[in-house]
Amino acid sequence: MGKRIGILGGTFDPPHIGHLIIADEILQAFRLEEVRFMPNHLPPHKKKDTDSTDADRLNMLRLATQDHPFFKIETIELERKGISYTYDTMRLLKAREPDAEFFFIIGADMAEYLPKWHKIDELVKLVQFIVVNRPGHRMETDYPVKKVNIPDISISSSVIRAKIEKGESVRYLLPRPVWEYIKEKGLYGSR
Ligand SMILES: Nc1ncnc2c1ncn2[C@@H]1O[C@H](COP(=O)(O)OP(=O)(O)OP(=O)(O)O)[C@@H](O)[C@H]1O
Ligand SMILES: O=C(O)c1ccc[n+]([C@@H]2O[C@H](COP(=O)([O-])O)[C@@H](O)[C@H]2O)c1
Repeated sequence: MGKRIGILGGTFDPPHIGHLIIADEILQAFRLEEVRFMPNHLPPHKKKDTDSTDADRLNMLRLATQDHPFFKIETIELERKGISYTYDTMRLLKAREPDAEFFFIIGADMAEYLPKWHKIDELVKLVQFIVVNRPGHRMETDYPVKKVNIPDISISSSVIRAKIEKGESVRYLLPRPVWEYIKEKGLYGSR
């Protein structure tokens, strides 16, 4: 039997404790051997309008995941450049690791959007999608996904950026080393 690998794709601008909770819940629920956090280069569906670089997002992800033995980082989309279509990525990962079983983890906001994903009909044959609940979104989709209920997390990267910009506390929304990094680099208007 091949390795059971979870992939949590995202923009991670910045990574927050919601991402860590999701990965940990799914790691256990599906008895995965690892969860790879996979930062995209150019997200297919949203414009990047923040001051962080690819290197910043990768550094923050390293800091966020460093103390969990089964959390890894997949840099394939950063290396490939261009628009990070998940179908293209998963084709490449499957070719590299033909025996592995891939579980692609998404929040309910992304499940609503699945019909618009690039080559979604082929992608659902390559990976098992796992959808987790997210406040304000429905988990309903016609695609063959596994739905998992986790504790509701009302945290998003965009709300964190807005709070930082306004000078409000984000102390418990991010791992401490990520917050230290943001302050040191002056990201998201933190200076
Ligand atoms: N609080 C949350 N609850 C459930 N899923 C989440 C949550 N935060 C992020 N996710 C999921 O994690 C993945 C990566 O998310 P992403 O890096 O875009 O963070 P985000 O908080 O959604 O960012 P933004 O607010 O900028 O859209 C996506 O599949 C997203 O649906
Ligand atoms: O391939 C697509 O068409 C596609 C459309 C929307 C989102 N995705 C991927 O879904 C993951 C979550 O996206 P996001 O924006 O919530 O970070 C991330 O890996 C994106 O690249 C992929």
